[in-house]
Amino acid sequence: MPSSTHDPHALRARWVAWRNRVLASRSFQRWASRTPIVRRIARKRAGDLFDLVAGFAYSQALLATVESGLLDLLAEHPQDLTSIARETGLGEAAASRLVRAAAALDLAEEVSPGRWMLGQHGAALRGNMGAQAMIRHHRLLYRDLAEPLDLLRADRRCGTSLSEYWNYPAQDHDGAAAYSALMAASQEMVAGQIADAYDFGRHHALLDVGGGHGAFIRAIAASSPSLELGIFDLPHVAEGAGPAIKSAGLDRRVAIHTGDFFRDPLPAGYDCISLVRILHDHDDEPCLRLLAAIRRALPPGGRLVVAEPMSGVRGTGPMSDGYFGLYLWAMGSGRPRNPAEIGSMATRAGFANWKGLSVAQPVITSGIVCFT
Ligand SMILES: C[S@@+](CC[C@H](N)C(=O)[O-])C[C@H]1O[C@@H](n2cnc3c(N)ncnc32)[C@H](O)[C@@H]1O
Repeated sequence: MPSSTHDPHALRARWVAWRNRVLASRSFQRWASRTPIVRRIARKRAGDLFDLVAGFAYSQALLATVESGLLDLLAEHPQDLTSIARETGLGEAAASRLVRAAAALDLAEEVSPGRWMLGQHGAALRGNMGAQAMIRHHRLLYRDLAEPLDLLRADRRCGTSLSEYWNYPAQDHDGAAAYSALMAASQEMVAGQIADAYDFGRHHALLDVGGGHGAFIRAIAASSPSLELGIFDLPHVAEGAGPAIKSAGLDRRVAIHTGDFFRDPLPAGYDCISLVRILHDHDDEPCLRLLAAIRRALPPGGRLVVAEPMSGVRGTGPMSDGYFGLYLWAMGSGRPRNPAEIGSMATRAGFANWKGLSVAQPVITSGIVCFT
């Protein structure tokens, strides 16, 4: 069908179709790989494409690097293959294969022939326990994504490894402790980004809804010393928050409330509520109910801060739709939303308006604030 001259997108679509025909042609690819000025671009794009092709193997090499103890072993002193094999429990040939794969991914570096230390990615990863916890946790996602089209075709209510893991209301004490520990391991990065982007000190009291074991509240307590604090979570989760709050010396400052945020009213008395990595777990209808419950709990002038990875934000790269999109699909509910989608759900739920927060590392979290 000829494209309409009134369609403002028709010109772009024609250009994309032409460009893609050129890029797919073997003769263009051969020409580009030999021609001096475009050769570098062609090489970079070919490398990027092959990284996509091989990415699942890179992720498994990463898991083996973390699980084998290589990150600690290579941290301080160069190690030869004999010691790497001994410490990781691998044969020398396998140890060599692993450390070379790690070096190819910048996790390790051969500092002199046959002697290895951490590479730059390896050093950064060693200091990031949250990322290491996620790498281990990805076993479940890897299992669920083994046949990605089967997963996409299946009814989302069918059980998966991830839906079982994140079955919040049905988890027992140990299951809730496991997912709360995983969340807490990565919370420091999230809380740091949000505390830099939003001044909680302007408020009198902050309630973190779905606050788990209180890692976000503990981080905000340090940066806003006069703020009163509260956590709201399911009973079998919130009971695990007490010891961490106590050992941080915050038991007089942090109130722990228990309940189901889809059924029970939220406590009053807080002029700020935070939702950290909550909405993206849920489909639109339950999110609207939760947002309406939060709006009811806030006094005039109160605010809601939403923090989670969001799509369509500059700087998130493929993480949001390429990673969280599939992760949340495998989990059986929720989706990554862009700030405007969350803001518009908040206004439908009764908030007056919203604005985006400027977060330095949006790949970890983005943020919006909603006004009553
Ligand atoms: C993905 S975790 C996020 C935890 C924490 N906000 C963070 O970012 O680390 C979701 C949290 O929401 C809580 N949650 C899930 N469903 C809930 C419900 N119906 N009522 C209350 N809390 C709930 C879970 O127990 C869990 O602590």
